[in-house]
Amino acid sequence: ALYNDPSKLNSTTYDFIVVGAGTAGNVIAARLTENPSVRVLVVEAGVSDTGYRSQDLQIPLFGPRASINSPFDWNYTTTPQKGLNNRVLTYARGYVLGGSSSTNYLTWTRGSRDDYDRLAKVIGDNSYSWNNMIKYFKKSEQWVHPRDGRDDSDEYSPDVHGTNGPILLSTGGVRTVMDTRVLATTEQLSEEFPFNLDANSGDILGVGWLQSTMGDGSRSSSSTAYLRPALSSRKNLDVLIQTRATKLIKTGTLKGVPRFGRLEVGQTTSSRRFTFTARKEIVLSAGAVGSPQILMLSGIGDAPDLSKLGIKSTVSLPDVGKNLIDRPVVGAQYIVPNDTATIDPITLGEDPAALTAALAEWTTNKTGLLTSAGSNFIGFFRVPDNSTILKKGDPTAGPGSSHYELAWQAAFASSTQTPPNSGRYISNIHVVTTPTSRGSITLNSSNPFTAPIIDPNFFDTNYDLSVMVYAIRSAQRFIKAQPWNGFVLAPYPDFAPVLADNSTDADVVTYIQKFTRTIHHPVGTAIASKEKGKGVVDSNLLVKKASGIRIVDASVFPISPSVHPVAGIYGVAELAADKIKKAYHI
Ligand SMILES: Cc1cc2nc3c(=O)[nH]c(=O)nc-3n(C[C@H](O)[C@H](O)[C@H](O)COP(=O)(O)OP(=O)(O)OC[C@H]3O[C@@H](n4cnc5c(N)ncnc54)[C@H](O)[C@@H]3O)c2cc1C
Repeated sequence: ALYNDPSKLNSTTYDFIVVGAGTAGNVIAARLTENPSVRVLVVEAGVSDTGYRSQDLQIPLFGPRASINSPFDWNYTTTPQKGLNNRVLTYARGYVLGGSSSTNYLTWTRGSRDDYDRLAKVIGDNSYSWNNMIKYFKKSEQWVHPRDGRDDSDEYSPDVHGTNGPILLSTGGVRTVMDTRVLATTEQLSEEFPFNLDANSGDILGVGWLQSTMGDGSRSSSSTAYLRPALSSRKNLDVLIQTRATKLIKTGTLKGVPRFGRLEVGQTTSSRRFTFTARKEIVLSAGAVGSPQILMLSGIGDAPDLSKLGIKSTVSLPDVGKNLIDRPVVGAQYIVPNDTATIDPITLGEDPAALTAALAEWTTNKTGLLTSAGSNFIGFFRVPDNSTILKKGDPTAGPGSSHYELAWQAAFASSTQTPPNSGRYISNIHVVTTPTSRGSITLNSSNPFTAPIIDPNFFDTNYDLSVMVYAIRSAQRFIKAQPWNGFVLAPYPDFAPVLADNSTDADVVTYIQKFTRTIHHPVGTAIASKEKGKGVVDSNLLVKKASGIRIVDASVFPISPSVHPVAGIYGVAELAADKIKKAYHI
């Protein structure tokens, strides 16, 4: 059952306690409770995904309303970013059932064959290789057709997709004015921008139709797909919301290492604390910010750092919170004719009647503009092999992985620029997909209700900045191609100095530093490593030098597949659920 008060639960002992009802946590909870004799408690800091403002979570186009500055977000900020003129960035993380899968922008990209084969090598376990992961990717998803009923047979490749997994997946709910132009550009400039029928085939390079986590016109999250169906049909699952895990409690020693068999929780800084016991394991799925924070609050981390905050070290694992990998993104906007059917009238708030009509259509039929995830095309690319950018080496997993991403949107899309009041626009985003900068999550205080210090350390390396410059130049070649003639009228004024024929790399860098933000992909803060003395978890995702704690979420990825992360996190969570079932014969 679902609870919002820790004193109301009928039991204080479970087989497994999952911390965080987010993307990965809900996979673990749902898979383990398939066995009716296994009792699972999930503890989630955030709120329910039904009720107040829940349409913001359900409507695909409202992704941005669900995240930054919303009641469904932790509303974190970063440290001043020295690579970005010391700007402080908002740092969205889901604070709701489903975690960030309830608030993200729905893009579904698994990664390349090379990405997973390298992951398997670094972790030292072949189960992370592409050939093994493909069954978990398929297990997690179910292809459904776009909401507008069009024939999608030339938009994806059915044989690489699942047909009966929980997460619903489709291409965009409506066509946009950009679609034929994007497709024509892939034909005319096929060398640099080849068409790729399905980037989820393991071959990610080129431009293809964007696949999004939605079905029946609504977002599919780990809550709607995994948790809620389990909650409504199983008696062996309890979910406690609006309650924060404050620390793991050491309950003894097993095989010479400390065992953590109890979890402490609380609802506010000063509220009463409660504890729950896990007979088998505590699974930390609190995400790339939450999981290292809980470990450090429990004395698991870099001992000298923890002692500065008065936290006694229980397990020395200096890599906790280190190795934060996140991706920088910067957009560019272009002015298009005023009679173009972009979604600006809705997203810029210029035409309240258009929004009212779209909402009415969505409410009645779950169709229309609101079933768009914003974009219909995405592309992954490499800088040329002979580029000076790669002179110190290539950080990608291999020739099938990407250095950068471009995606296109039929609207003014930017959270770092002042939006115009009117007009029609298209946007292009540029992302460094294999960044080499590394940041960190550190504790600000021993108070679990104080936000940790988040430093993604964007553009710490010249490589990252050079790839972003290259990505912007590449996108300019795309938009200057013939299919855009007469449609793209001018760059949005902010971007004009970059698009000018005589612009220099310094102009591009100025633009990047002014407008880059995070694309919200943090991973790597509790990495899996096969090496002794390195990393935080082993290949089975069990915390090293301790007993009773496993971590299953974005934080265990030692490197990030060179795409958007959520499909990979679901895949690894499905794999981890099988590993747990096997370990306990359940
Ligand atoms: C705005 C935004 C847009 C994004 N867009 C995309 C996209 O389009 N495609 C894509 O692939 N990826 C996207 N991402 C990234 C992707 O959604 C995340 O990488 C992924 O969902 C993380 O999964 P997770 O299980 O690691 O963590 P989460 O899903 O974030 O789950 C962690 C959960 O733990 C809870 N928690 C944290 N601390 C505690 C605590 N102390 N006690 C109890 N509970 C706790 C949190 O509230 C949360 O529910 C986006 C992310 C955001 C925020």
